[in-house]
Amino acid sequence: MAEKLQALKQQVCSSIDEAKDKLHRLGDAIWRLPELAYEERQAHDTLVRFFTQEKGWTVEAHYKLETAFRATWGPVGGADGESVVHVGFLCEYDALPAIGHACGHNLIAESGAAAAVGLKAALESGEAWPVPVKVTVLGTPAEEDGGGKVDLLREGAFEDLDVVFMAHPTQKNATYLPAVAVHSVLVKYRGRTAHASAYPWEGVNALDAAVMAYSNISVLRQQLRPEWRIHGIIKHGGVKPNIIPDYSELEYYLRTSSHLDLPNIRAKAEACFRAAAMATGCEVELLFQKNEFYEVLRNRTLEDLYEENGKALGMKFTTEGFSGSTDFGNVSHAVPGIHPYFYIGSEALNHTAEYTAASGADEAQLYTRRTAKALAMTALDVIFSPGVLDKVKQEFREAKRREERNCKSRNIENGDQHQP
Ligand SMILES: NCCC[C@H](NC(=O)CCN)C(=O)O
Repeated sequence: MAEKLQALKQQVCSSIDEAKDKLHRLGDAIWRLPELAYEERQAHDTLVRFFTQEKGWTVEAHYKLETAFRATWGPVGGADGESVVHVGFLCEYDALPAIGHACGHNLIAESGAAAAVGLKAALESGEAWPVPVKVTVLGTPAEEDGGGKVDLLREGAFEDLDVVFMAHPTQKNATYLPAVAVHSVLVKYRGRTAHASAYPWEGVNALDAAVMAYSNISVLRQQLRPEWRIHGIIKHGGVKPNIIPDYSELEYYLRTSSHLDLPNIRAKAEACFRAAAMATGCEVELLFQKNEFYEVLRNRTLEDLYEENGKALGMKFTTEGFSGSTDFGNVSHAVPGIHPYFYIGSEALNHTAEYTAASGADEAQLYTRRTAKALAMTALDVIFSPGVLDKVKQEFREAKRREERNCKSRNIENGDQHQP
């Protein structure tokens, strides 16, 4: 079995390399037409067309969301009565405002598609294999803003998957980087205009409320846990210096190491926003994002297998770094999975114009294909190595039990504490 598995892994690699031109065209087409969260219509169409042109995939366009899709192959192989092993690969493809694919989501889509195509080709190349296998590619939009994976989870899109894989471009290879929980909020203040010089006392100043809110949050930071973050911008602060602003708007991200702490940081931030309204006489409206993102729930069994496969392909791994947040975190609390990071041939930093250039550069292709190979090889380990899937699922169950215990202890703690 070990020799067979090794031969299949080699087949994955050669299949992905043979498909390199069409995979490059796929990622490049997405990179050239950057689209924002929930508006990734061209990227959706490009990926749907790609899998439609590949033989054997059942493709569902506009899958539960306008710009989501699902492509499935199988169940194939195995013996009657055997339970199906269902592997999922996720594609992100949303860009950032003004700077395009500065987080390399075009390469997430390319690597997810490549891993699925490579795994299917390898499975089709060998003789029958022990268990029936199903491969699903899910196009999951709006990671940067809104959280398409959370919407898809709510709609049951992940229900019968056994494991999920995706990978994210960054400056180094890492099997895991701390991804924290996040919830974003839009804050709107409404006051009353007046001539700012002739009779300022008649105005109710919405910009004052925004500035006070910003200052309240800034001092709150001293009393937050070191791994928590609150950061934001003033999106609107007025139109002319001699018109007291009657409207201001801020957007904030609230981040905690566990999603179980989001209610706590939300309450503290809300007190800051409401205090500014009270002090200025403004009305305040708080619009929390529909979806909160969870921290990533690790699966070290999958991480270790991925690292072993990556090293076999020449990857060097780091454990240093920090990744912000991702809606993959919510997925990882529902299905065992990994969200590794991969080097693309550039030291540029994500969310910069330099990274936009790097994610569209030819040099990124070799690293993207290498990552896809490691993902598909890890999927083969899950399918072919006896006991691996059971170990993955056992680790997942234990992590969920720990989380339930944490949730209970926090509820007890919060029940005793005075909330601001
Ligand atoms: N409101 C969600 C923001 C998610 C965003 N994610 C990343 O940057 C990860 C890379 N795409 C964040 O600010 O963490």
